[in-house]
Amino acid sequence: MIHLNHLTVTIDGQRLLDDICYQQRNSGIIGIMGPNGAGKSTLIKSMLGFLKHQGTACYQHKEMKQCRQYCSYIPQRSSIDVTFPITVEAVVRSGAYREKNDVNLEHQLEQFQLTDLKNRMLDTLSGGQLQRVLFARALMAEREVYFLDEPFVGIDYKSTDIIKDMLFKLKNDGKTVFIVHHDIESARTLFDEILLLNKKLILTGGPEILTDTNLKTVYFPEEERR
Ligand SMILES: Nc1ncnc2c1ncn2[C@@H]1O[C@H](COP(=O)(O)OP(=O)(O)OP(=O)(O)O)[C@@H](O)[C@H]1O
Repeated sequence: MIHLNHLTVTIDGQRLLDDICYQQRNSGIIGIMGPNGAGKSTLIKSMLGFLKHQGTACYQHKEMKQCRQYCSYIPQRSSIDVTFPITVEAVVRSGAYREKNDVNLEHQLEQFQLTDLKNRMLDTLSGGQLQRVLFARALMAEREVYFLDEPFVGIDYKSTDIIKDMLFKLKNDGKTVFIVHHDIESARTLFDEILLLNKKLILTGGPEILTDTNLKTVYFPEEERR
């Protein structure tokens, strides 16, 4: 379980995350939601120790920086350099930890319906196909906690469906998945828990916290002050 204790991120004098305290209660699919610029990606990166921060982010009572072997991070698709000359199969294989595991490789390609695409270069894939490749790669290492940054943005129904199926499989296997997400309606059925963030952690709870009043507080804080 993940525990954040007064997690604060300041870059160039600008406070990007302010005193985040959070205790994960159950495994499952956990949404990180809030307006553009709320610090959602920053939260994931600082939890994983990629960004300098104050306070602590712990997994099973140990600093997460020391627990990377249990975690997998899938950044926003737009941050991936698809011009790098590499095949789908090679990317998925590269997720394996240490030894070559061809059985798992074939399994992951099949689960994500990528077998027919395995010899394709990354720059020939659609957004949804690329997202499936990144997720398949992450699953090669069989981690406990997954962090996905906006995996559903700009992808079609088929890829959405495949990715959701895989998320539910992970949940049933007792894993934890944190997902940065924007769509309120799909969040109601996808997430077991939601963190509503706007630099500060405004509220956490089940999908029932997605009320109009709470959403206004998070997305239109300036109106509250009027
Ligand atoms: N390395 C950095 N240096 C300076 N400012 C940064 C840095 N990274 C992020 N920021 C700023 O921090 C704020 C939060 O960024 P972040 O990407 O975490 O937001 P987000 O909630 O994920 O946004 P979006 O929904 O638009 O993806 C933004 O104002 C962004 O410009």
